[in-house]
Amino acid sequence: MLEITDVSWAVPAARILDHITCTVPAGSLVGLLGPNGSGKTTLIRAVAGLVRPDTGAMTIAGDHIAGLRRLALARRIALLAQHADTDLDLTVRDVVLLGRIPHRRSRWSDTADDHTAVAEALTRVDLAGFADRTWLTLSGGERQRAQLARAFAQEPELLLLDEPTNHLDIGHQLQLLSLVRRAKVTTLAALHDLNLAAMFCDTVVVLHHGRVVATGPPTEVLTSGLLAGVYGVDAEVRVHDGRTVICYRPPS
Ligand SMILES: Nc1ncnc2c1ncn2[C@@H]1O[C@H](COP(=O)(O)OP(=O)(O)OP(=O)(O)O)[C@@H](O)[C@H]1O
Repeated sequence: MLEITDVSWAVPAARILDHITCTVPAGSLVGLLGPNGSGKTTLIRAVAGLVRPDTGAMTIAGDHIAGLRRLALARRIALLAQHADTDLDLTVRDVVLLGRIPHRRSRWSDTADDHTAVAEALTRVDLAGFADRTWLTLSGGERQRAQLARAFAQEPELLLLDEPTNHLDIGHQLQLLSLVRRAKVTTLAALHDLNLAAMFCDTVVVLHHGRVVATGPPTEVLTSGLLAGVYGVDAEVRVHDGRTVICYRPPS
């Protein structure tokens, strides 16, 4: 379980995270929502230990993230960043193997277990035949799925996904989020597509100007009033087969 309690972070010009409190229960998928610039990436980077909050606490299974060493963090938390990419001439296998580094006894040699974990992770994301492909020859969507395989190969306790459906066609968006859901790893995912969030997330946390403005199950949180107030959009929200479906209206 991830617990974020009263976390704030400011730069000289602005407060970016403003007293954030929320929880990601063990095994659940929590969607982090909010318009551009609302603080989603910053919060995810703070949980990953890349931004140090000015105040507040973040714990994973009761352990303070700020007190964990980098290797311990890497063993427990996997981050799929928004612009995870490389210009290096690596193979897909090399990239996915990076996820195994925190678990190795020797930093320099891969084991048979590492290669099994890589093969399994690539199969899970539908890239079984891609291990020997050069990274630079992959499409944007294939890179995104390979990065998810790297995160799965890391066997984390907590998965942090920053807009994981970027570059993916609708089939692969649905496939990726259903994979994440079925993995039952505790996951915090920043998402822009509210219909996908409603379809896959157990709960959602909505940020606006660095503050949590709503939290709860998508059916309760994603109302037309919230969409108007937070995103400034006009939308009809229906419940179909027990799930929230949002139909946007064009701006007048
Ligand atoms: N190091 C920094 N210095 C100054 N401003 C920053 C810094 N980091 C983030 N910000 C600002 O904080 C705000 C929140 O940024 P963040 O990337 O967390 O938003 P976001 O919700 O992920 O947005 P998007 O949906 O566009 O990816 C933005 O206005 C951004 O410009």
